[in-house]
Amino acid sequence: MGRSTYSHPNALANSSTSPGIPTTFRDLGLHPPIVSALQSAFPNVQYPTEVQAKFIPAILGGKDVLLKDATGSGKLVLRTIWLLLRGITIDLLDPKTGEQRHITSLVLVPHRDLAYQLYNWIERMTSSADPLPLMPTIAQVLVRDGHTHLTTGLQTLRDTPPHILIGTPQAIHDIFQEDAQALQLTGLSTVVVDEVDYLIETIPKKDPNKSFRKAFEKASRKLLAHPGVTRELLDIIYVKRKEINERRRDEPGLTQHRRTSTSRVGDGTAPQLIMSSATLRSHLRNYLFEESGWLNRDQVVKVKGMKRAVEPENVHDDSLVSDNGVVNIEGAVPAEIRKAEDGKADPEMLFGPSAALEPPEIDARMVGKYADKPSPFNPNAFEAIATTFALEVPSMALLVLPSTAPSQRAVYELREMGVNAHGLDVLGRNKGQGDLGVRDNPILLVSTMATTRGMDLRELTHVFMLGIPESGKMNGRTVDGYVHIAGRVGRFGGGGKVITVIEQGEELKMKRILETIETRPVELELFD
Ligand SMILES: Nc1ncnc2c1ncn2[C@@H]1O[C@H](COP(=O)(O)OP(=O)(O)OP(=O)(O)O)[C@@H](O)[C@H]1O
Repeated sequence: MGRSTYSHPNALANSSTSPGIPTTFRDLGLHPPIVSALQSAFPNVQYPTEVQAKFIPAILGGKDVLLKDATGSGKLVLRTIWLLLRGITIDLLDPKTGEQRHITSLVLVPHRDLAYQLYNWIERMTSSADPLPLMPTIAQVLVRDGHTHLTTGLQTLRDTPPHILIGTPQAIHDIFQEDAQALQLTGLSTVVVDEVDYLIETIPKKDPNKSFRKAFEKASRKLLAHPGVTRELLDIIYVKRKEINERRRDEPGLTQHRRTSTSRVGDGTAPQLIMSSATLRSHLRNYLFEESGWLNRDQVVKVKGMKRAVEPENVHDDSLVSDNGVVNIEGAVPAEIRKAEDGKADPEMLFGPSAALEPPEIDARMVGKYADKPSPFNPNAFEAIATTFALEVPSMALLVLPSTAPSQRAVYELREMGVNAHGLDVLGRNKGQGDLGVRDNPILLVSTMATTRGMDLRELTHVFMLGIPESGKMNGRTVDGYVHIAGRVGRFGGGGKVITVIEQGEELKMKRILETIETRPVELELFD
């Protein structure tokens, strides 16, 4: 593929070694088979972005990495490459006969759909290997998904330990409590914490004036009592590192063992730690560097990309729901309606190679479950979404509901309105073999704010957000939540539209979010 494929502002324009020629993945030290696997799975990924070019040498050098770059800038792709390097090179490219298989990489992700997406990307990258590896030996997923009981996952883990174990912190923690040996934590080479600001909560330490101090102290006490499972897991895995870091506080001259990229906990060091997100607030960074004790302070690299988390190409259209209907938010500026690029959804690009999708229907189960029960959703909001979807979406859109909203119920109601709606989870759970259909009919995927972070849905042109993320008091988490959900479009230099449907009374919050990310609301012509 030629150089004209560079559309992303973050893609490398010049190589440090050969001016004018983009740095290649090989130049960065990646094994040629890994590069081939990457490019046959993702033909669009030909050259590394600037951040990818910084990240790869850092991880190859065994450093701990804190990675921050805009949504849709290629962080997950990077981590997948790294996991493959860890898993596949050991197993397929440099086979050591007789070596007992063990888990080398642990990946903590915020929700099951992201776990499955990562798994399917790994599967796609290994699909050109010869001989074809058995996926359970390469990667496994451990999540609570209401379909497979964790005990089944535990048994597979015991019988066939994978190189890469992907899971939600809660599921991994549950397995740890049931059978710590099965996780083989002492043999780990790498720990990846995805969407770290979502998984590890920290509190901003502002100058405590009188009114603020009480709230800060209360939040600190709460966090001390409930640190969260991700912290607990990392405290267990990095117990030795924490001790070293604590000793260093008393003996400032003390240095840690230099880690090579293949060393493990058993060699006297802790596993390499990679943490990433599009939004890393300073209080979290300070916690990670100064307090957590997990990082190798001698060998930690911060890799930072563009400041802007929402691509300027995005159009933000914001509607407001009232009791009588839907109106545009006050202050929205008129805009030419941008016709989204025409194109058909390609479910294979979403989750995996075997996505065969069936048309939807309102099955009897759904009718029996929901028909007589009052809807928890505002009918005006759903009508606004269904109308906009019908008139504007060429191929695929995503509706993101509040974290606790019943997404199946939303699917039922939208289907009743004639919308080709599907739960997002159906793609991940069955590797795309769920009840979706490749069809002329555009698709509306339905998820919740708790299950949307990090998902890469390449065909998406519109994101509908029902309500403001992390509603309650407006703070940094609210803005970050919005950025992550809005960031499902406008990925890697692409365009897209974000339509937020809010209740009366939430206008001020919405305006503050948009001001913070320096975006102006744009009128939706369909509404007054
Ligand atoms: N070097 C590259 N060249 C071209 N496309 C790329 C490159 N790296 C990643 N992409 C594409 O960019 C899209 C977004 O990548 P990815 O999901 O890794 O982003 P992300 O930074 O993890 O996003 P988020 O912060 O939302 O989780 C993917 O569809 C991927 O194929």
